[in-house]
Amino acid sequence: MEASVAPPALRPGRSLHTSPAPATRRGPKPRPWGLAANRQANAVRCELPQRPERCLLLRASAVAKDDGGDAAGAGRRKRLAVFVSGGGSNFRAIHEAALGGKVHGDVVALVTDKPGEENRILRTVRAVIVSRGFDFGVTLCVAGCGGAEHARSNGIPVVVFPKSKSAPEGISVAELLDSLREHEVDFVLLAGYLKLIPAELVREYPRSILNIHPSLLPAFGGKGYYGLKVHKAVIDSGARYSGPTVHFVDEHYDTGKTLAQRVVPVFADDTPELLAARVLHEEHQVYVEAVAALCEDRIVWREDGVPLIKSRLNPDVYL
Ligand SMILES: Nc1nc2c(c(=O)[nH]1)N[C@@H](CN(C=O)c1ccc(C(=O)N[C@@H](CCC(=O)O)C(=O)O)cc1)CN2
Ligand SMILES: NCC(=O)N[C@@H]1O[C@H](COP(=O)([O-])[O-])[C@@H](O)[C@H]1O
Repeated sequence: MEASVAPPALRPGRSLHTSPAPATRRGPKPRPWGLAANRQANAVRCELPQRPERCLLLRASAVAKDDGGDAAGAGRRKRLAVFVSGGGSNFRAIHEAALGGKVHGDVVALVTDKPGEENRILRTVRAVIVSRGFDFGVTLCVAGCGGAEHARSNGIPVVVFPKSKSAPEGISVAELLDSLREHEVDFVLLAGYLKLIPAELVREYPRSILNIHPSLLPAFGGKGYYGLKVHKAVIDSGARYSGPTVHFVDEHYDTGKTLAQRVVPVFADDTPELLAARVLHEEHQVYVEAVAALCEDRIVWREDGVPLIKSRLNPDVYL
């Protein structure tokens, strides 16, 4: 469906008043930004007026412990645990970014509530094959493979949490904390994980747990908002834009401080699946950028508690 959309004309005599938004400090001249208003690239473009200069109180993020700094000043490589429940495409994007050097860290553990991709017999057979020095890279996969299978194929330890009827091998909260300590995990990354992270873990990892959510929080977040349900709610609401949010995790679903977002248009004829794919494409990029900043200690906290990403190229620019 073609919808020709012209930028909204201002009624005569009306002018735009922008509220005194939190200014960037010595930051970039606001970039002109625009979004495609329909399937063609007739983007609606507008440029934010230069914001009044304002100094900004910033606090450094939690200083990474005992980091043997390196030439890049990024410190030692950080150790990451990724939590997944499903397909794991965000996990794979982060893992590939770590292997490729875009993320100054290593995925040292995969935590999932749904390990069941390989059944026990197949896992034993596979272990025997590998123990004899052969690993044909063949994955004996019974059910839908996902993040857990990618981890197994790449030698990343898989931890099952929590215990449940479908995952009786799951561990307790205390055992999970022990496992994360044993792996010397610095940061926890939720990537399509569908269980509530317990308060004990949130307390153990202050300002060190990120999540990616497929809507522009605080809209369309909270209990019951996951997967296609989120995109259906966005479409049903008539929202014209959506996009992923990377946020720090607190004790509740999706209420932690927002760190980064991307915006995509919602089209009149969108289905939840079409919108999900458009948002997921942006997730893979914005999450990798946020994790890269986390691992390079480029996150600062504004005096009102909002986290900001310092640009890698220009420390005076915040993303
Ligand atoms: N303490 C926190 N834990 C988790 C957070 C968080 O922000 N704080 N984010 C979620 C991820 N998430 C949205 O980004 C989310 C996941 C799941 C649900 C939800 O309603 N789950 C259902 C159970 C679904 C299932 O088991 O299949 C429920 O709790 O009833 C909402 C939001 C990860 N954890
Ligand atoms: N509220 C949580 C939630 O809905 N998370 C969403 O689950 C998908 C997981 O995809 P993936 O397993 O391919 O990364 C992603 O779209 C992520 O934003």
